[in-house]
Amino acid sequence: MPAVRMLQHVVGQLLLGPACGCRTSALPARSLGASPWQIPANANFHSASFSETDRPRVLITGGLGQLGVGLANFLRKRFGKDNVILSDIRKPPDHIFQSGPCIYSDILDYKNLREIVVNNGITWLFHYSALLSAVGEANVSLAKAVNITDVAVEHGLRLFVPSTIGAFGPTSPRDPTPDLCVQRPRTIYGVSKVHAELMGEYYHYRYGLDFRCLRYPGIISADSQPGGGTTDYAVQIFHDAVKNGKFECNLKPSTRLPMMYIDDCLRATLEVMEAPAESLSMRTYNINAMSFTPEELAQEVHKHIPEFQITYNVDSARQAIADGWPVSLDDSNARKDWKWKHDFDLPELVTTMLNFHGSDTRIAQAN
Ligand SMILES: NC(=O)c1ccc[n+]([C@@H]2O[C@H](COP(=O)([O-])OP(=O)(O)OC[C@H]3O[C@@H](n4cnc5c(N)ncnc54)[C@H](O)[C@@H]3O)[C@@H](O)[C@H]2O)c1
Ligand SMILES: C[C@@H](O)[C@H](N)C(=O)O
Repeated sequence: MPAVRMLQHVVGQLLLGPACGCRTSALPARSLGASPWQIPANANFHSASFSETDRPRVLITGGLGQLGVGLANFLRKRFGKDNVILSDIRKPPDHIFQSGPCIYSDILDYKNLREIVVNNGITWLFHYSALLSAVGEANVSLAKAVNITDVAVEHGLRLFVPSTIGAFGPTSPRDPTPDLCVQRPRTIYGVSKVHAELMGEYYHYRYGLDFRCLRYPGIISADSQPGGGTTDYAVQIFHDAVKNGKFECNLKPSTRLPMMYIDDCLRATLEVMEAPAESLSMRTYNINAMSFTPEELAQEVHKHIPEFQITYNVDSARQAIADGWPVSLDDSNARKDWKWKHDFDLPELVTTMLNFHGSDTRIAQAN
């Protein structure tokens, strides 16, 4: 849709209110304090309980990647299984298909997306579809088109877009990188994320779109595979350490990057979505947990698996990307505005990941 027509359309929709008459979500009160996998079924959340009509109706796009399934499980505990729809262009494995609503949606197909929003009374959209940094560089024309957000304005949705450390570049201050600074990323992934940040903020300030965005560090998860990023080594190392006792790393030993365990990431995402609008002094926040190098991560793994060995075979494309990214993020605004606080540092991360991968036996043998 040409830009001018789109804006006319958007203004029209805003004057009319949500086109579908679907519920705009009531602002829920405060946040969760625990990690998702630690939440018992009868958990007592620190916020007002939701009546069925107050609960947001959630759509997650690009939901079958590293983070989407975990997010859906997390949100389903909070809002009910049927209120959270996972979507992707890939076919879900059976266990995911059985676990709750899961549908096909190509975010490049605007009409299809709009139909899903209208037919399901969607009120919150988590826009997760993307091509990560390394894969995006190999597929620039596709990566450019994947980030679209207009449907959120058209239907009065609360919109979450995950941004990334990749939204910064070599000319940004790197240690720590503040929320507001020069952003000249050198990957198509980063460029598309800066575009999404700016579009979301523009529509927020111009048309009142309830846009919320976090810049995630590299996310480390145990039960899902990363989708082609520069920080993937920090996930793969655990699989290989447990299976083979060794790992070949594609970044230099001294490459320090910001990282976060998935539980912290998902909790932050829900916390910022539930934060009262008046507590948000900005709409795009950095969140930070830990920073480490491959060498430091290997040393920590070594404490659990003494025979573990790491070797290095540097991938120049990934290394160039990593060298232009932040070493750590300044997340003081998130900590101040909506009380963000991470739970996992490097030792807890490594213990949790190795336990998940069933290394108990090896640890016991080593001791
Ligand atoms: N994983 C991380 O470390 C990390 C860090 C920072 C930000 N993020 C952001 O979080 C979000 C989720 O990340 P992830 O690691 O799960 O990504 P991923 O690459 O693992 O998954 C992305 C999903 O998007 C889907 N997709 C691609 N094109 C699509 C299209 N046209 N329509 C619908 N779906 C499409 C893919 O099939 C895939 O399942 C992304 O936006 C990513 O940029 C992730
Ligand atoms: C950092 C992040 O956005 C992603 N994991 C990548 O490496 O591309």
